[in-house]
Amino acid sequence: MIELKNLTYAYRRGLVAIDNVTADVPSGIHLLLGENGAGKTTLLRLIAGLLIPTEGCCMIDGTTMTRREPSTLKRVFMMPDTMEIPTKSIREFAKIHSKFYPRYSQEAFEENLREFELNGSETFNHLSLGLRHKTLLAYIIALGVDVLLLDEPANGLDINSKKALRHILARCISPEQTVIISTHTVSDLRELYDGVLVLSRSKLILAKPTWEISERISCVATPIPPYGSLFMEQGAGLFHSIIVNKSGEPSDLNYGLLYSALMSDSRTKILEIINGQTQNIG
Ligand SMILES: Nc1ncnc2c1ncn2[C@@H]1O[C@H](COP(=O)(O)OP(=O)(O)OP(=O)(O)O)[C@@H](O)[C@H]1O
Repeated sequence: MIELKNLTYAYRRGLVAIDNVTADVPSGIHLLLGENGAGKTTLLRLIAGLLIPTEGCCMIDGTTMTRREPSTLKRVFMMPDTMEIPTKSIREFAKIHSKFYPRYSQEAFEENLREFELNGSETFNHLSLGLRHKTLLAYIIALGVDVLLLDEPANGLDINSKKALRHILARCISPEQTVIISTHTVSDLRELYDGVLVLSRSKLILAKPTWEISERISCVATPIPPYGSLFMEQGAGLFHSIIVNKSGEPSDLNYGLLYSALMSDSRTKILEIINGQTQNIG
């Protein structure tokens, strides 16, 4: 469990990148959304203990990350959007680096490489951006850390590799692990998300399990605008709308539509419904 308490970070005076964020992030795979510059990477770096909060704190299972204790740091790994390794190949890197991670699985690493159609002995620096990215993902996901933070993991991956990444995450991530995936391409891993975090202009505006959101709102695509639509977009001859979910059953979430709605004038109304503050609208 990640606990964020009044977490604030300013790169310099006047530029608050994370503003008073308080939330509990339980185990599971969470989608982190936000506009460019919203503070997503900064938040991940604070959780990883790579930045020291200006105010507030981030705790992992009750231990603050600010102290940067080795016992806590080895339970967390953040994969940034680009990363260098000091060895020739990922296999050589894994031999040295994995020693610090008690739950690292060589078997999972081998299986991940197979799934990405890599052998791991390639000269890392000679690989294309997408191949380098896949090589790192194959290794990092096998680390078995309690908290795994992925910044745009599908960046540069071709269509089949995105499918492979989905399989790898579904196979490797255990229910006890917490994974936060920051991405602008919401559809790639949509079946995997247990929770959604949305940052906007350095503030956390939403942090909820997907089942709770989908019990309160429904995302529908219809040939004519539905009655009581809270937010609507047109595309491919259909009206894509968010309506109140009155069925009591969880619905399929369209994360792209939800994000657009939260960035629009409908934000307050939709957040009130998701947070259970408004009844019987529409
Ligand atoms: N090293 C830095 N020094 C100064 N300001 C920074 C630094 N890194 C980020 N910022 C600023 O902090 C804010 C949040 O940046 P951050 O990279 O966390 O956003 P983001 O949501 O990850 O954006 P993107 O989606 O574009 O990757 C932005 O205004 C950015 O310009």
